[in-house]
Amino acid sequence: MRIDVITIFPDYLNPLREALLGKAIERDRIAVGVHDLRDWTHDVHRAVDDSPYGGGPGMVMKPQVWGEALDAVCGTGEAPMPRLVVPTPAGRPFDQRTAIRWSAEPWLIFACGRYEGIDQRVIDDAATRMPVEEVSIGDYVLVGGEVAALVMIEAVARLLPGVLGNPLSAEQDSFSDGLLEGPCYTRPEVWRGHAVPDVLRSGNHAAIDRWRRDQALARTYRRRPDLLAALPEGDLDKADRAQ
Ligand SMILES: COc1cccc(COC(=O)c2cn[nH]c2)c1
Repeated sequence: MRIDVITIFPDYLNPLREALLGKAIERDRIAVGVHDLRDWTHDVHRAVDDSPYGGGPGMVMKPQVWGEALDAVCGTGEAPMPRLVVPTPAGRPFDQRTAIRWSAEPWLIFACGRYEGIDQRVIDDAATRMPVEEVSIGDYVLVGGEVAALVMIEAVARLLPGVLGNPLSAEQDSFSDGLLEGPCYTRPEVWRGHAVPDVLRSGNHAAIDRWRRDQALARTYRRRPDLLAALPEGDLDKADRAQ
């Protein structure tokens, strides 16, 4: 997979070079390009923003600069087709399904906006040449899209073959069955007077699987009842309903 990020703060993306992702990049599982939006300005102040039409607070990112940056990064439309992702509070919610869908993409480009946002015509114009998704990582406002891009890139990259140590855990992680992960334990058996639940040391794997499912259901019911409501009918087997 190729990932490009366009931003006015390229150093914000340095964490991509660390640890897990750093290894994946070294092994050429992922090619990451980070581009400074200001490289496509032509004025002495290297301006990327201007006042909003219609008035109101803050500034809007200029279309010309973004247009030239995207033209340069996307190239002349040669294969493969990139998918443009714009992190924004006004976007569709990003979730594990989105991460899984994007992990099959050959090329993702993240446009990191700041200020009040990017002139809408940049998105509308790009959408005439490639798929564009305006995506939110949560209902709060950040200063810029860079941190959101890091979140989404990590969620996608960990699904790629050879990026994670243990490929199995990507399948079994939270949300893979639509529920929250239950509690987990490791040694010692008793720590500060807190013992590990006996079932987990019983060696009875049917009982362990049942206990884990019960814990996941209970936690999901308490913390995210919306996820329960979203489960396909058949997913809750009759043993679950006995809860
Ligand atoms: C593109 O326009 C804007 C405008 C304002 C902030 C941002 C950065 O993204 C977020 O704040 C965000 C993303 N998901 N949840 C919050 C982008």
